[in-house]
Amino acid sequence: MNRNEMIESVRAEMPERRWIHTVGVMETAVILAKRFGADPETAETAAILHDVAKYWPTSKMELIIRQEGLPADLLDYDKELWHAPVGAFAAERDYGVTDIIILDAIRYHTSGRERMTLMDKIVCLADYMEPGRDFPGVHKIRELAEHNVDKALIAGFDSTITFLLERGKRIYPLTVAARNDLIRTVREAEL
Ligand SMILES: Nc1ncnc2c1ncn2[C@@H]1O[C@H](COP(=O)(O)OP(=O)(O)O)[C@@H](O)[C@H]1O
Repeated sequence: MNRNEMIESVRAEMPERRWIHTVGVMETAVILAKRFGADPETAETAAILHDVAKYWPTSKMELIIRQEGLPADLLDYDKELWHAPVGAFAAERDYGVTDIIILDAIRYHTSGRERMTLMDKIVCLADYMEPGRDFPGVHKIRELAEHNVDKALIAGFDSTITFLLERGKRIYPLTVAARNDLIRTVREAEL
């Protein structure tokens, strides 16, 4: 499938406002890839596909998580988390993506993980800071992203964790692990 076919197909999976968000993530991911030394085309492909499953019915996502052996602990947490691993599954099955760098960047774009690849970081960060985003702390994330992908991503995870804490919601542990790991990386870089 070529780039335009992929774009049209993904666009048909979501309402217009989510497509506008996706275009913002595509453009931001390309900028970040050029800034931090990743492949811009790979970043763009992951960004096009990152929310492909966002509007799939809950029952369809649950079935895929169970049948395809995706992490079952996800089912205990906010459904917002499910579209990321299900999206990676869809990218492979429906769009023929085989590049693990792309698949993992889609898979972990919401939760993060320990030892995130540069592409994981770029797609996750682009999702936080694309131009259409407006939430407390987004300016700080954009400022940090001018120079440091890790510090910017920590600020992104801080905003999600704060949001969840304020609402008394459960926190999927992979995000805490991702944040801890990034803090260690930043500290080691500054030694
Ligand atoms: N670690 C986590 N634990 C529980 N819920 C989470 C976690 N990380 C993200 N979420 C949920 O997912 C939402 C954001 O998911 P995201 O893929 O960024 O969607 P959107 O693009 O709509 O913001 C958060 O608002 C929160 O409800």
